[in-house]
Amino acid sequence: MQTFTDTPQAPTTQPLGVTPAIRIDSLGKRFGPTGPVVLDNITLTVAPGEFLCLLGASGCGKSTLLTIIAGLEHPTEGTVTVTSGSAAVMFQESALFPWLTAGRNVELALKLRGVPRSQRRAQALELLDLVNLADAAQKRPHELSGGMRQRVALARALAQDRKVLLMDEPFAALDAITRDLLHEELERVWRETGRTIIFVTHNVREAARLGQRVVLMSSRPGRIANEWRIDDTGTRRIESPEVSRLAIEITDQLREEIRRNAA
Ligand SMILES: Nc1ncnc2c1ncn2[C@@H]1O[C@H](COP(=O)(O)OP(=O)(O)OP(=O)(O)O)[C@@H](O)[C@H]1O
Repeated sequence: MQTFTDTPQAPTTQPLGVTPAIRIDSLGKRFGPTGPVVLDNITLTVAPGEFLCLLGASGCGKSTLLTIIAGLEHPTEGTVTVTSGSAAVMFQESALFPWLTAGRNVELALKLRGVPRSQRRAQALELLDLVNLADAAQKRPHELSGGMRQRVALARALAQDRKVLLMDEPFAALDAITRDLLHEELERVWRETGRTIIFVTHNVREAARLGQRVVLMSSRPGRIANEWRIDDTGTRRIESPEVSRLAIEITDQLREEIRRNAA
């Protein structure tokens, strides 16, 4: 049985003595000197091994925040620290090299990390096995389904061997059943590898299904509006009463945010 804790406007605190995996302090972002403020005063800490879902309406700044954490954009104000150095990123599109097999796509990430050639093949197979795709190592991306391509993309992200994995709507283009399966895969991989994950989505149920914590952002400017912690980290099905209950609560608040923004 899960319990949900709604902590409105809560400062995101860390247990004493634990160094956060990610620390974001008073972060602000605008594009260009005269552009509107996209992100305003975002303060957030993420614990090592935490699975955090970042949720908000389209255009609220979720991807911008993720790209700043990834170091691909700079904040206008405030700071971001990824304690372990840098993070691996996975996007909605798998962005695999079409002329390489699934195995070679993963091997390339290992090569870029400096893994010796003699170890790459075996490590790539291990990673593909982790995402239940060892049988598809010889297939090229066009021979794989969308869900399989995202599994390869996940294996490739894991090949970077970073402690932090940033995921930007990785399953948004998949049908509901495939997405459900990928949720199970991702949860298993997360439990087995202990990665810290920030998972961006505008799908409330997906966030309620996956996250140990769900952080809701407001729009224009993007701020942290609320967060929910899910105490028990046991597996929960997307159609379970617990997920539904939490999703309804979050949706109500998301609607309020959207209405306020439209007013
Ligand atoms: N490179 C850029 N230059 C100028 N404006 C940008 C840039 N990137 C994003 N924006 C603007 O910042 C705002 C937030 O965009 P962002 O893509 O971060 O939102 P989002 O919450 O991820 O949206 P979605 O859920 O639709 O992907 C939008 O108004 C967008 O137009």
